[in-house]
Amino acid sequence: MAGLDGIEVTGPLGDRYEEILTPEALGLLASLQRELGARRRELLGARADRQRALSEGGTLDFLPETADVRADDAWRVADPAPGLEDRRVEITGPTDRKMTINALNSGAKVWLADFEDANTPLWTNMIEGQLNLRDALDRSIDFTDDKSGKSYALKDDAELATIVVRPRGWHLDEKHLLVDGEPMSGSLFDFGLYFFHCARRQLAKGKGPYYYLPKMESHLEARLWNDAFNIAQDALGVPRGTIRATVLIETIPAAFEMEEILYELRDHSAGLNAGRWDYLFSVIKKFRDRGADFVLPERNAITMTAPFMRAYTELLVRTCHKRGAHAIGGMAAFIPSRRDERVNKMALEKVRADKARESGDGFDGSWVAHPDLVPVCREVFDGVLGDRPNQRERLREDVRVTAADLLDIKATPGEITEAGLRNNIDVALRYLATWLDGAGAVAIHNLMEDAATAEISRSQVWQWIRNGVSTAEGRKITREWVEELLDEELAKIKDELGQAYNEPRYDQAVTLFKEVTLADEYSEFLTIPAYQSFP
Ligand SMILES: CC(=O)SCCNC(=O)CCNC(=O)[C@H](O)C(C)(C)COP(=O)(O)OP(=O)(O)OC[C@H]1O[C@@H](n2cnc3c(N)ncnc32)[C@H](O)[C@@H]1OP(=O)(O)O
Ligand SMILES: O=CC(=O)O
Ligand SMILES: [Mg+2]
Repeated sequence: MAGLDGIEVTGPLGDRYEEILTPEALGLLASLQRELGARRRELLGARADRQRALSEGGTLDFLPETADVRADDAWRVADPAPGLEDRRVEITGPTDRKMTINALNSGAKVWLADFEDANTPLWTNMIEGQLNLRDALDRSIDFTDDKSGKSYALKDDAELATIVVRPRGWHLDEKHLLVDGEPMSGSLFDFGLYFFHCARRQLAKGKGPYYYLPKMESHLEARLWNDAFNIAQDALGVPRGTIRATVLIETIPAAFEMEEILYELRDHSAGLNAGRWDYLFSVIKKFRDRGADFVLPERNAITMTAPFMRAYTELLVRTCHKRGAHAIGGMAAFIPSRRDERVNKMALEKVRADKARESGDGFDGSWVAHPDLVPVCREVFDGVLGDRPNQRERLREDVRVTAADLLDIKATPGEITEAGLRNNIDVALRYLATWLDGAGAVAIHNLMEDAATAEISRSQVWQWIRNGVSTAEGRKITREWVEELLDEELAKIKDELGQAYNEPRYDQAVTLFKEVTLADEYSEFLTIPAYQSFP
């Protein structure tokens, strides 16, 4: 598509795409990219520098240069914006048409509309997701499922969840929009399009343009977001401070900069969220070649009560409440089933226990992955909050967390078994095949799998090979053994799926698995090579 000067849309134009890719919207995207693109590249370079230092034996600590921000007791974040005072239950999920309606109708207070962990960033998903959000705000999003014949429509506005959009992280490009010949930042693309089309629509409904910001690694990355907000607000004549953003603390470097991240975004801040799955991924990634002290047990053995996870979540609540910000809990991966009562009962019990821990620790609300989990999360938080919209007044001054606590990986109970290794291979393969098919979230063995959980699976295998780890049964994990297990697990999947086995997809998934798990060089994100495999 011919564009404005220096702007070129290279993705195909489907039905109604021109309603999203208007010249004015593209103009805003180009300004964001031109003003912030170089700094984004520098900050990604700073991530690589920090990684090098860690790989060479360095460590993480609270920053001396920002000690004054932490010591200054005077500052607070902005008061909660309309629709974000009470966040006791938040549902997350992709932005396809049916799930958009189901999530908005789910009874949750907030819907995290996901362009990130639960989404494959196919061009069609990105543009149609934006259309669905806009149509939802215009109440023109009715949908009929061709297969089941079931029709979907929104409930009354007062009953709908508040929309909070999660754009892609700073590491991802949107290759279908070139600005001055370069692919633009995926983060700025998702943020800018939603802001352009929906900020005023949201304000007209008495809410606002709200975001969840993923995978940040430093307060300087938060400053970049804050600058993006100011550029966009100024461009549309929306007052500064209208946007609100909740930052996911889901990388271990960010855990050392929580207070500074809140400070950078203070006029736009809506708090912090404990993104546990990417946090685990980050711990593995950052210390991947540092030997036994940094090797975690197999994925399913790690719980939120591991000392380093408790240190991080408790520090998050304390930090937020000290600054008047919401602290939002994370995702228990257990998925309910409408077909299997035993699975359903177990999921409800596990989620209830998870939410009980979070609400008891002082979190103001939490995430669920499925509409059937909304009531249980609400019930647990109702029990603690009662009529209060949140518990920000609970300061948790009893919490004392040191750098050593955040880094105490080796105290995590649990082991690494052959079954755990096989599970990582199986889950990574199934997830990659699903992702390549265009769906970024899927239930596998009754657990929710998305980009974050799949990153853990493949990174553990990489780390175990690199560090010559042995299983509890006494066998050393080598590349050759993983290759054997890969063949065996693939054969089992093929048997199980029968006619439904999609040979080309699984062939692609195997190639990708080898690239992100068996290569000497570690891929920073599996989604980067996976995205390259799309036209
Ligand atoms: C690490 C993190 O970042 S966590 C956050 C990112 N991950 C997510 O957001 C995952 C969100 N969850 C999901 O995508 C889904 O629940 C899955 C893929 C795990 C399971 O989905 P399904 O296999 O369709 O579940 P199931 O068949 O039980 O769904 C029942 C109904 O609930 C709907 N539903 C399930 N999950 C959601 C959701 N998160 N949002 C809206 N609707 C949903 C389904 O669309 C289906 O609707 P229907 O009865 O009208 O057809
Ligand atoms: O985004 C959430 C996470 O746990 O990762
Ligand atoms: Mg995440």
